Amino acid sequence: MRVAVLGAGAIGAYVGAALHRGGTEVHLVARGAHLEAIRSDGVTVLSPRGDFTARTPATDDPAEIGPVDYVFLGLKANSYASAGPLLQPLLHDRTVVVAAQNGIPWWYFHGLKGPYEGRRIESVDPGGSVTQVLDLDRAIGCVVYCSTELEGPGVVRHLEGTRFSIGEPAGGPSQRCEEFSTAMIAGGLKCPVEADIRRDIWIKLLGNAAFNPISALARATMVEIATHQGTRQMVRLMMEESLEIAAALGCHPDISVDKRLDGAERVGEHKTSMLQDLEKDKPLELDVILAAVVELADLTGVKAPTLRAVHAVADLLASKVGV
Ligand SMILES: NC(=O)C1=CN([C@@H]2O[C@H](COP(=O)(O)OP(=O)(O)OC[C@H]3O[C@@H](n4cnc5c(N)ncnc54)[C@H](OP(=O)(O)O)[C@@H]3O)[C@@H](O)[C@H]2O)C=CC1
Ligand SMILES: CC(C)(CO)C(=O)C(=O)O
Repeated sequence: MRVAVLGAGAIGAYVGAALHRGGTEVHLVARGAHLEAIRSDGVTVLSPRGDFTARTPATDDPAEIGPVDYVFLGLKANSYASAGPLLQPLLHDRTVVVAAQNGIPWWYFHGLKGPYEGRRIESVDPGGSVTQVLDLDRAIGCVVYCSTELEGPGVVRHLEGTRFSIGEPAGGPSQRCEEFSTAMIAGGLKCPVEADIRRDIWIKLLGNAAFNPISALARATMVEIATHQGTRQMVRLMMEESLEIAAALGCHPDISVDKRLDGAERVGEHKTSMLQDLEKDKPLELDVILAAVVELADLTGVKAPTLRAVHAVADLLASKVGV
């Protein structure tokens, strides 16, 4: 089994290093000083579970790697539409794509029986530009429950969590999910194959859709948002609205808003990825994390006033960042 990590940043390099440690043949696609550091010293993972270094091959030219069985996509979701030239050399007929993105994926309605089957979500797949690059049949879903940061070139700081839940868009077991899961587990990660990966998508998204934009707007950490009376109430409303939208789409994640809020509070003085991107003047992943949720509210006729209000303000902010 050959794997390429396209976009070996904070999450991608962590996954690549873990797969390598577990004995999988893995190639990293990175760039700049980070690539040079990986080439000379490998990827170093600093983790409360134990530090380790993985000397994996790395390049900025996927043609040097050639076709692989799995592409783990570690790019930010905003760059999927332009990733065609990077992805093409890595594909054979049955290459599978596993994307680390938060939020609503481009394949959300693919294989989902019901009134919305096959529908495209404009916020995440504008004009079909993402599905053109990322073929729907290649996708298996992935929800990342861990947190990592690039501490410097070639160095990943693993903060918490090791779970990468995966699953087929159409549900049920599959050989390709089992094979990928086995390789991830061999590398020391958790990788359950879920019968309904959309439940995990919504469980994670309840937090991201609320905390990420508020954190960027208020420049606040998770614990600050969860313990400030006003923002805690906003998060609560946003989570309740998100659950209403999920239910209208036929998805019923088994989680209470209180449990999700308490979990987020325990993360502590952590800056969300959106606040980190804001501070580095990098484009915000607002479309997949919140615009898509608002679009799904439109689709299902859910009012979602708090999600809409926060989205309006965050969208204005996003239009000024990383441009
Ligand atoms: N980090 C985390 O804890 C979590 C992240 N995620 C999701 O994972 C995804 C990735 O996030 P994260 O790892 O934090 O982001 P990073 O920015 O750390 O990783 C993206 C990497 O892709 C690289 N890249 C972009 N374009 C190219 C290119 N053309 N050639 C080679 N490399 C390229 C970037 O390089 P450069 O820096 O030079 O642009 C960067 O190293 C996001 O969708 C995020 O939502 C989900 C859960 C947790
Ligand atoms: C869970 C949380 C909010 C923190 O890692 C996250 O997923 C993010 O920052 O995007």
